[in-house]
Amino acid sequence: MTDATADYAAWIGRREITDDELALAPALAAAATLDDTATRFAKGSPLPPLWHWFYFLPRAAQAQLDVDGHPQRGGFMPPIPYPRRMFAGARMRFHRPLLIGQPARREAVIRDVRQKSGRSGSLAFVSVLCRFYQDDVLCIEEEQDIVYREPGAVVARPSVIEWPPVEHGTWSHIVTPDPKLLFRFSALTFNAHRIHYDRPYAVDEEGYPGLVVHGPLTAVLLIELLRKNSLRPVVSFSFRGLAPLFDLAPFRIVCAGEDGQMSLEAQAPDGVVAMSARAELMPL
Ligand SMILES: C/C(=C\C(=O)SCCNC(=O)CCNC(=O)[C@H](O)C(C)(C)COP(=O)(O)OP(=O)(O)OC[C@H]1O[C@@H](n2cnc3c(N)ncnc32)[C@H](O)[C@@H]1OP(=O)(O)O)C(=O)O
Repeated sequence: MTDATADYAAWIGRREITDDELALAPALAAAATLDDTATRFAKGSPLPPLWHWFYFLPRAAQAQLDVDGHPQRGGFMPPIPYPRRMFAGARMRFHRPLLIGQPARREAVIRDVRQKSGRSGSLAFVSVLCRFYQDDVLCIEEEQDIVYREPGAVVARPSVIEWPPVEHGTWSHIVTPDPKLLFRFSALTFNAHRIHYDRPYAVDEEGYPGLVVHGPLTAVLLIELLRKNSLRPVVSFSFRGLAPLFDLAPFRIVCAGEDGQMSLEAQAPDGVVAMSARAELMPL
C-alpha cells in the first residue's frame, strides 16, 4: 500500500477563517427542509444543534471546483490523490448556542492526515478541527473526519427488509431520502458534491447504486429526532458513518437512552447500521 498521506505534514496546522452574519433566511430554509413547522425562528433565536452547518458556507469560485464538485484540493484541504471523498464522522461539544442575526466566526484547522487500510481499500483520513465563536466566546467545538478512498468495487443496491419493531421508549422515524430532500440539503450547505444530485456521476463515476445521502443530513436528522422529543439541550454529540445510504429506499432513525446518555442510529433498508451516534444531554 503506498502512503497517500506521506507528503502532507505541511498541511497540518493550516487554518481557514470564515465570518458570517447568521442571517435568518438559512434557518427558515432549514426549518422548511426538515419539516419543522413548530419553531418560530427570529433574529436572536438560538440555532438548534448542528444548524451551524447551514452557515460559514464554502466560497470557492466556480472555476476552482474539481470534477466531483468540491473545491480543488491543495488549498485548505491537502491534495490527497484518492478520488472518492466521503464525510466519515465528527465529534462536537456545544458550549453555548449561536444566535441568529448576529455575526459569528468559524476557525478551522487541519489537525491530522492519516493513512489507513480498510475493507474497502486504502483510506486517507483528514481531521479538521472547527471552533465557532460569537462575541469572541467559544460556542461550539467540532472535529470532522473527511475520508478519501481509492476507487473500489461497485457498491451493490441494498436489499430491503422489514425492520424489527422498535423497543418501548425508543423514538423512531422513517426518512424518505428522495432527490428533493437531497437537493435542498445540498443547497442549504452549498455543497456541490455530485454524488448527492447527479445520478449518472454517482453511479457511473463513483460506483454507487444511487444518489448518496449526505452524512451531515443523516446526522442532522438524528439530532432533530432528539430535539423533537426532548427539551434538554445537547451538550455533546458524536457520530460515525459506517455505510452509505442512498435515495433508493427509506431508512429508519432511532434514539434511545437514559440519564441523558443517548444512543442514536440510522438503519439502512437492509437493516445495516449506516450511522451510529451518541449524544449527551444537559443534566436536569
Ligand atoms: C457531505 C460529504 C460527503 C458525504 O456526505 S458522503 C456520505 C456520508 N458518508 C458515508 O456514507 C460514509 C459511510 N462509511 C463508509 O462507507 C465506510 O465506513 C468507509 C468510510 C468507506 C470505511 O469503510 P472500510 O470498511 O473500508 O473501513 P474499516 O471499517 O475496515 O476501517 C478501517 C479503518 O478506518 C477507520 N474508520 C472506518 N470508518 C470510519 C469513520 N466513519 N470515521 C473514522 N474512522 C473510520 C476504522 O476505525 C479503521 O481504523 P483502524 O485504526 O482500526 O485501522 C462531503 O464530501 O462533504
